[in-house]
Order: sequence, then C-alpha cells, then structure tokens
Amino acid sequence: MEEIGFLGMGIMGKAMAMNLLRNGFKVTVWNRTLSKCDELKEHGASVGESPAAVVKKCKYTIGMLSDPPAALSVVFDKGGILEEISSGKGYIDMSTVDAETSSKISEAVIAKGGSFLEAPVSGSKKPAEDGQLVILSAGEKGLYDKILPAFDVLGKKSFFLGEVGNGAKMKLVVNMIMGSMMNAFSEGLVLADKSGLSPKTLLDVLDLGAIANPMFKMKGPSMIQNSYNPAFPLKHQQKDMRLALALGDENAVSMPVAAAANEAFKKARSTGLGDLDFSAVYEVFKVTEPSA
Ligand SMILES: NC(=O)C1=CN([C@@H]2O[C@H](COP(=O)(O)OP(=O)(O)OC[C@H]3O[C@@H](n4cnc5c(N)ncnc54)[C@H](OP(=O)(O)O)[C@@H]3O)[C@@H](O)[C@H]2O)C=CC1
Ligand SMILES: O=CCCC(=O)O
Repeated sequence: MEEIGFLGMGIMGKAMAMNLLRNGFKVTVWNRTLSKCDELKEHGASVGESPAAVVKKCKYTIGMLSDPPAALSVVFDKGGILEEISSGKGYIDMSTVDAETSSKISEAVIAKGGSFLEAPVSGSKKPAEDGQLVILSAGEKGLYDKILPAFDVLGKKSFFLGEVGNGAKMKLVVNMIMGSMMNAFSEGLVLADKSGLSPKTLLDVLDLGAIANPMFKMKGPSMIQNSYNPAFPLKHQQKDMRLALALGDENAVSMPVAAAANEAFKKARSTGLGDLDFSAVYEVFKVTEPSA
C-alpha cells in the first residue's frame, strides 16, 4: 500500500496512526501543535510541515480533526490540502462533522481533480488502539476500495453508505443515541445513590439484564469513582448532540430526549468539564439543591 498521510494527532488520530505504523504502513503525520507528532516520529513516522506538504508526499491522506471548523481549516486555509490535492490523490476525512461540512470539502477536493471519502468512526480510544473501530464511509467508491487495506487495520468492520453525507449522518444518529443513553445512565446512578441503593450493585444488575451494554460496563466503574480520564472528550459529545439536533431540525424530527441530553452536556461544559470524558456529565446530575 502507498504511504498514508495523517492529519490530527489527538486522542484518536494518534492511536490510529500508531496502529497503521505497527501494521507496516509508511505514515507521514501532521498536527497543528507540532510537538504531538514527536511520539509518532519515534515510532517511525515522517512529519510534514503542513497539510499541503503531507498531501504532496502521499497518495492518500486521512484527517481526524476535532470539529467542522477544524476539518474545514486543514482543507481551505493557507498550507491546506487544496494547495496540493490533484488527480490520483485522495482525502479521507474521518472526523465527526455534519453532512454540509463534508459536502463542502468533497466539492472542493473533487474540483481540484482529487477524490474524497468521509469515514467517521464508532469506537473510542481503546478500539482505535486495537484496530476495532466501526468505519462509516461514504463518497467515492473507487477511493473506498483503494483505502480498504488501511481500513482493515483500523477497524473491525467498514460500511460503505453511498453518497457523501450519509456517513456523517449515520455517525451523528449513533452518537445522539449514545449521548442520550449516557444521560439516562447518569440519572439512574444518582437515583440509586440518593435513594439508598449501591450504585455498584446497580451496575451488576444492569449487566445481567436486557439493557446490558459495553458502554455501561466500561464507563460505570470509573464514573462511580468520579474518574473521567478522557477517551471521548465531553466537548466533542456535545458538538455531536448539537449537530444531530440540527439534523433533526432539517428533517422535522422531534427529539426531546436528545435536546434534554444536549442541555446537560452544555451545562457540564459551562462548569469546566469539556475536556474530561463525556461520562463526566454524571457530575451535572449529582448537583443537589442547597439545604435551606
Ligand atoms: N475520542 C473519541 O472517542 C472519538 C472521537 N471521534 C471524533 O474524532 C475527532 C477527533 O477526536 P479526538 O481525537 O478525540 O479529539 P482531540 O480533541 O483529542 O483532538 C482534536 C484534533 O483536532 C486538532 N484541531 C483542533 N482544531 C484545529 C484547527 N483549527 N486546525 C487544525 N487542527 C485542529 C487538534 O490539534 P491540536 O493538538 O493542535 O489541538 C487535534 O489534533 C472528533 O471529530 C471526534 O468527535 C470519533 C470517535 C471517537
Ligand atoms: O464519537 C465517539 C464515539 C465513542 C464510542 O463509540 O465509544
């Protein structure tokens, strides 16, 4: 497989690029804060000085950026992808963004003769490290077929969902459900605790029943220890709720549960919890009325 470019060495990008290196791919990385490339360099990656420099060197470049402004910035700004993308080169944006952002990027890349695929992922830090992501791609099928060897390393399953926007929408629907579940779970933990039950026993009961799931199992024990080491930062979960609610607006879908969950994530952000794991929304539900 050709050398792969990788833009964005955050929690996910670093784990994914490291995984590609471990599996024998040649990788050139770039990050806005350059020092975050150091560890990758120690493991054999080359470092590009700009997104454009990475695209110039590599036939295929992957992006894993925080949000729509970041995803647009690496494409359209000075030193961005558009300066070097051309016929025969492909850009694969794996960031979680809305369909409109993805379409803007796709149109600009294609106008320069390049190919584009959106490919957001389900799965967090650990699945990224272990190559167990679920990849939700859409866009140019030819590029999908060519990048599959890399997807096979990064994920346990890849979907091709058709036209650009479908991957972004699928990802937002999934994360809207996940964020709402995390709110219900947090409320339940607080309700158990305040009504004199053991939250730990609640976790055991949940795990044996019809609503057992990997998220409760993985996050529950650390939540009841008030430990929120970020795997999926809360600020990104709130961004996904906001983008999913906008998708609901466009399609006239009433989403009262997601809207309430979004408010809780906003509240958590406003109290300085945005950089912690999204499970820190639990803290919002713990706040009790001051006693008279
Ligand atoms: N963490 C998770 O569990 C998952 C995250 N995602 C999604 O993946 C994406 C990345 O998430 P994650 O790795 O957790 O996020 P991080 O916050 O850890 O990393 C964000 C990355 O985006 C870069 N960035 C931010 N703003 C800009 C900008 N204006 N220009 C250029 N680069 C910028 C950061 O660079 P710098 O270091 O300079 O700040 C960093 O490399 C997000 O869209 C997220 O929603 C999807 C699945 C799971
Ligand atoms: O976007 C983040 C998703 C996190 C997960 O799927 O566990």
